[in-house]
Amino acid sequence: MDTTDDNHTEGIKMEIENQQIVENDCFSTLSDKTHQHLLISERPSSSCRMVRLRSRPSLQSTKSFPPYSQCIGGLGEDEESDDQHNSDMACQANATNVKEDKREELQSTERNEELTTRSPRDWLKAKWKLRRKERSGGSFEVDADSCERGRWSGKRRVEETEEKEEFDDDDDEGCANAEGKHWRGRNSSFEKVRKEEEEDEDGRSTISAVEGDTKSSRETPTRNDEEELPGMTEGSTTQQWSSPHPILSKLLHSSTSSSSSLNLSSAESDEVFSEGEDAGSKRKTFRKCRSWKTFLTMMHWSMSRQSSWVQLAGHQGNFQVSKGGEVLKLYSEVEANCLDCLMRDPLRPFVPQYHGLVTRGELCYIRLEDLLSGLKRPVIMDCKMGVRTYQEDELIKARVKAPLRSDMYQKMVKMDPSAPSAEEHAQKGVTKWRYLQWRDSTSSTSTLGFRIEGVMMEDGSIQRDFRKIQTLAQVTEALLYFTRSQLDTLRAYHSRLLALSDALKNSPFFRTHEVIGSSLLFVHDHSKASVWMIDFGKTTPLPDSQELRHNVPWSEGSREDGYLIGLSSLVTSLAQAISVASWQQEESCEEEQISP
Ligand SMILES: Nc1ncnc2c1ncn2[C@@H]1O[C@H](COP(=O)(O)OP(=O)(O)OP(=O)(O)O)[C@@H](O)[C@H]1O
Ligand SMILES: O=P(O)(O)O[C@@H]1[C@H](O)[C@H](O)[C@@H](OP(=O)(O)O)[C@H](OP(=O)(O)O)[C@H]1O
Repeated sequence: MDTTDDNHTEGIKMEIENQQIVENDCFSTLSDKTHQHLLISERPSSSCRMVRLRSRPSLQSTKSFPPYSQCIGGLGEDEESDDQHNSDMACQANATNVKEDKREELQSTERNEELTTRSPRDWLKAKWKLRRKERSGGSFEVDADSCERGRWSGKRRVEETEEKEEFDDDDDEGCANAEGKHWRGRNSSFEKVRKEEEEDEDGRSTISAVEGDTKSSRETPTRNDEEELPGMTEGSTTQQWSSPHPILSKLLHSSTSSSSSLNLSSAESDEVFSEGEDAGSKRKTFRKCRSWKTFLTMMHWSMSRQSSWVQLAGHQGNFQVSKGGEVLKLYSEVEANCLDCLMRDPLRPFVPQYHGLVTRGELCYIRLEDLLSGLKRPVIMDCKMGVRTYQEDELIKARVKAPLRSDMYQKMVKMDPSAPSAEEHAQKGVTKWRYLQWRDSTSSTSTLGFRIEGVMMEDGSIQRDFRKIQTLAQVTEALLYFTRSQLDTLRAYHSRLLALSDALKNSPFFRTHEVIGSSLLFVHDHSKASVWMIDFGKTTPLPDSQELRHNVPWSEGSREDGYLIGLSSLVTSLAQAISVASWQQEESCEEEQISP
């Protein structure tokens, strides 16, 4: 494992333990409902002989994203990719995987040539063969890290003390952060928090200002002011070298076990040069050392920036990548309160760990476990849950006097020029409720109780065309595309969702909150897969002792969100995808046996 991977791994606070190793035995059942990441073990095609032939669910084809048949070997190159994100990520992926990508390109050209001249049956057969070739060609070194399984199994370790210590190292009073420009005023109540911070001379945690008296018994979120290194920006490039400079090497060896803690103190640096030197050479070496220290610190930052983190959906500028396997999300009181409750709820294993607040310059952020940390070339899908994505307040506002949103009108026209009414066309604006409601009704939100907001494949390409999907069959096709029909990944997701379903049933938080606009984040790489609940910015507690059922349609005033309708649709669709993938695998085995 390379240094970057070590960084990822060591930085993970979420040592996943209650997870289940998914064996490739097609009949194995996934009974452990408490795991958080499932390890994927996929064997080459020989194991497919164990697959039972299943009935073939008929899938409708859709033009809204690369149909499954096009995605077997490729990533839908002809799809409109997502502007900035996409190019950024593609650059990142390209930089680190140039060789692989070149090979893939060649394979893809070969593939296309081969595929175009055949009959449909031959075409299908050829596709499967190529896919197998691709797999055996090394793009899926699935079993290579079976030894890692132990590290990913067992109970989640809660290491508050370690976490605290690690972050206590951070400097106080962060420099003004350029990213602050993106601050959207979302957390006006942060001013309140800041005032209390100033008053709090003991440097006690300011989270209490947000949380009231309800402190987590497991973890006390702490405030940290982080400092950006002068001259260091998010876009720092990583320095590469073939063998470390002797000084660097010495420093590296003198640092502690974790490569992620290259935070060398002056003392540590001095030690390296302290033996038998006169004052002059000491000064010289000190300067040298300082520059090496600066270099190493830059390296450390640069390495942490190398994280494969990506924001798939949501408001741009809301996130910052942080060190130690965390991401920072712009503070919202509503969300911070939810996360605080969730840390003491049965849903905790399904939510990124919440580490309290941190200020960077003028801005306050929520410190969250980075769910992509430790994953290699992660594949991600964001599903927005529920039968509606607007709060009831939005509807009430729209009736009274809601401001007209020209940006939303434009988004609406872009998607469907005939969608706005004559009046809306004349005003060139729509209310937020009208827009959100229209988005819900033109996607699978209203009917299936969730919608796919976006998908990022392992090459970093992002697709958001799934939003128009409306039927379960289309969702199934999207899932097959997203997982490249990998049975183990599909099974891992299925199992995780069943476990989530159980946890939701036992969750006081879920019973007593209206969950709007929250997403399930599906993440997998070549060896792990998991699903997480994220985004609680519009999740609010119910008044009095009111409780929700979550599995019934919404009617005004009921505050029902239909979260479980969405979950059930997803589970059904995954089961369908598993059937289809099994059938495909079976068919490919048959094809293999027939061919000489
Ligand atoms: N803890 C996390 N670890 C890794 N990635 C995350 C995490 N939280 C969020 N993301 C990424 O950021 C994206 C947006 O997250 P989120 O929905 O919380 O943002 P938001 O701005 O509140 O969204 P919205 O505009 O829908 O309210 C997700 O789709 C995911 O790609
Ligand atoms: O995905 P789209 O089609 O771009 O639409 C956005 C999406 O519905 C967001 O969930 C919503 O933010 P909230 O969840 O915070 O309401 C945002 O409203 P906003 O522009 O008022 O932030 C919309 O613009």
